[in-house]
Amino acid sequence: MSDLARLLKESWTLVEDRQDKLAGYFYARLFLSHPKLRDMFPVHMDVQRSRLLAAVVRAVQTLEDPDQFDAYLRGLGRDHRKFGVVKEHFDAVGAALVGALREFAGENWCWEYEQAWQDAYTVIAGKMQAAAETDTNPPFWRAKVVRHERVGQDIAVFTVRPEAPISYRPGQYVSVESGHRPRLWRPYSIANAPREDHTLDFHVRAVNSGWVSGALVRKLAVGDELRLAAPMGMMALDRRSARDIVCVAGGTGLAPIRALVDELIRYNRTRWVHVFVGARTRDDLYLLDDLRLLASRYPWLSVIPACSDDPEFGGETGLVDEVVARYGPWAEHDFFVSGSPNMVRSTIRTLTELRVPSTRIRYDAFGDL
Ligand SMILES: NC(=O)C1=CN([C@@H]2O[C@H](COP(=O)(O)OP(=O)(O)OC[C@H]3O[C@@H](n4cnc5c(N)ncnc54)[C@H](O)[C@@H]3O)[C@@H](O)[C@H]2O)C=CC1
Repeated sequence: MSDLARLLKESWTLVEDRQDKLAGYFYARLFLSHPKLRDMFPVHMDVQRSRLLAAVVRAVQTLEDPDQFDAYLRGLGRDHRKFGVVKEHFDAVGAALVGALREFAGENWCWEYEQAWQDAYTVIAGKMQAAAETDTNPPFWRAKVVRHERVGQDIAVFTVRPEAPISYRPGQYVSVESGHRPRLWRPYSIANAPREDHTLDFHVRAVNSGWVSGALVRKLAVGDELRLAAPMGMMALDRRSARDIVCVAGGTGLAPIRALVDELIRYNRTRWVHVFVGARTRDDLYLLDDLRLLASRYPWLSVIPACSDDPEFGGETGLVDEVVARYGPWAEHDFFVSGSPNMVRSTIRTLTELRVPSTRIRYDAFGDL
């Protein structure tokens, strides 16, 4: 491990269990020094807090993998153009972040930690700004809802048509904002490979605490407008790999997996593709007929549904990672994992136990792992 990575990780452990308070302090400091920045953030800051820290932790975690670190920050930089972020804002965030870390680490903070965070932040901000400056796309796209379907009690599948084509790779996600919940941007995976009419599908479940998801499922209607920011994420297929593929989806984590299957349909002839779809009950297996139809058409595709909270289900039962472990062996496969942070974490743990090398597991967690 490099010295920088060691210092960052070491100092992070001093504040790790008080992340929420640290984030609160960070924003208070930021808005006090730059009151105009407050307007860029939602009125209620609860979710935003954990998002900032998740991004910082993710950046620090990928530091040792230059390609991932670079790709992650370039995506984040392009995504942040939706806020109209300029250099002065980056400087203000850096000062507030290091100040908050110093405050929370207390007497254990030392100048090496201070220097390490300043150096790391300079690199992070530099990469994000460079990506933003060279991006020739609009900062965000307006998109019209052209189809909206409730496919379960609290799940919706909808399609939007952006005002101009959005270039992305299947497996990627975008931040979405709806007029029903202004200024609250949330990440959702695109659920299809690029089409000639440029339309994009999304799968959303309304969760109790999810304001945006609730609105996208219950209020959004055909004709409404959404705003979409630049595509991000690293769950892309490696076309050079000849290995067979295993996709593991939990709930609406099926969205990016469906996009990968869509892409595979266009060129795959030689790789076996196993899709495990985990849902709580059979009613939550919302795209099963569509997937089964594809499996009957393409001999290389197999679909294994599994219910975790439905003992009467005729197929596999249990958490989706447990079901994956019943099949195999998997040590020679490429994996794509998508679902809640807990699901992703458990699945990575299970795959590690099954001796799948970490370099063959791709995932994009929408939260802190
Ligand atoms: N790119 C990505 O990673 C994407 C992630 N998501 C995320 O996926 C999640 C989907 O949520 P829901 O539909 O409510 O799913 P859910 O909570 O209903 O879970 C569905 C299935 O996932 C598995 N699962 C859940 N928790 C698990 C755990 N701790 N260990 C092992 N397996 C577990 C189980 O098989 C369960 O039946 C959301 O958090 C959403 O943000 C959604 C789209 C894309």
